[in-house]
Amino acid sequence: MTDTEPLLRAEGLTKRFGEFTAVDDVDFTVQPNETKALIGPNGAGKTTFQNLLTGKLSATEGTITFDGEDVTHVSPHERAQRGIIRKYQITSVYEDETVLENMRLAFRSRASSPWELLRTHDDSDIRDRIEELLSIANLHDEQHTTVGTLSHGEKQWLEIVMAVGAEPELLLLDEPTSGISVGETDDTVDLIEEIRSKENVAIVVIEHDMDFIRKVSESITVLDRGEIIASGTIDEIENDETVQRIYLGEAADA
Ligand SMILES: Nc1ncnc2c1ncn2[C@@H]1O[C@H](COP(=O)(O)OP(=O)(O)OP(=O)(O)O)[C@@H](O)[C@H]1O
Repeated sequence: MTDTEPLLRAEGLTKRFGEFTAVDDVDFTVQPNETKALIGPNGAGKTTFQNLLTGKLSATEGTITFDGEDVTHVSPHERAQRGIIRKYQITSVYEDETVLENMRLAFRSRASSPWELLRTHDDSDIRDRIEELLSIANLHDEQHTTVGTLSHGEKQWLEIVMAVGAEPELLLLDEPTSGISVGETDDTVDLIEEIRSKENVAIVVIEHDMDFIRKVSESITVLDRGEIIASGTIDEIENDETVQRIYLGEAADA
């Protein structure tokens, strides 16, 4: 990958479900270490687009290039191995296990061989790394707490650092503030800031909360009915007439 080449490039990315086009000819790039937000009304195609990036869904048309290589037909597992890691909107932690055990599981999921898997049990580097990640999520003191007893926000933070533990080059976050309190949202901003400053990672975040986006992302892409209708800084997006019409229209319909 050259200095000018983006980390991720989607070109003409399209997903059809039968006659219905959920993602329509989308061009989208992410630079290394950049944070981008993806917004749009319900049903705009945001989750489908992320599913195309992770490989959970295969593209009907178009290409995805990651780290200079065409990954359009690469399996989801292989894409994760290459560094495209996603944290889902709905938590997927093991509620009956401790925080520490969940972190260990996250590290194991990235292991590419039985030998590496074994190493995750007793490697002191990995233990140190887990401690470091739990500290930035303010969960260090909760290591031996059963995840089921954590607050919703704490579970979200655990999931975010579990995803970071899988060594993403591109971290996809699907509504990290979903269902959490205002105070917890501020802590989520702090966590993402920590990750941005300490980790070598690009982030694409799907979010509805514009205050949150303003704090974490320099660049926004707006999807509507599967198409990109605007992209730019938050000020550009908020002043964009088409975007205003779509969001005001949605509010008026509600
Ligand atoms: N497997 C599927 N089969 C048929 N249609 C689908 C499928 N998955 C998604 N869709 C449709 O594609 C459109 C885009 O859905 P998607 O979930 O990507 O939107 P979204 O922007 O993430 O919405 P939300 O903000 O509500 O999560 C919707 O109309 C949805 O009904």
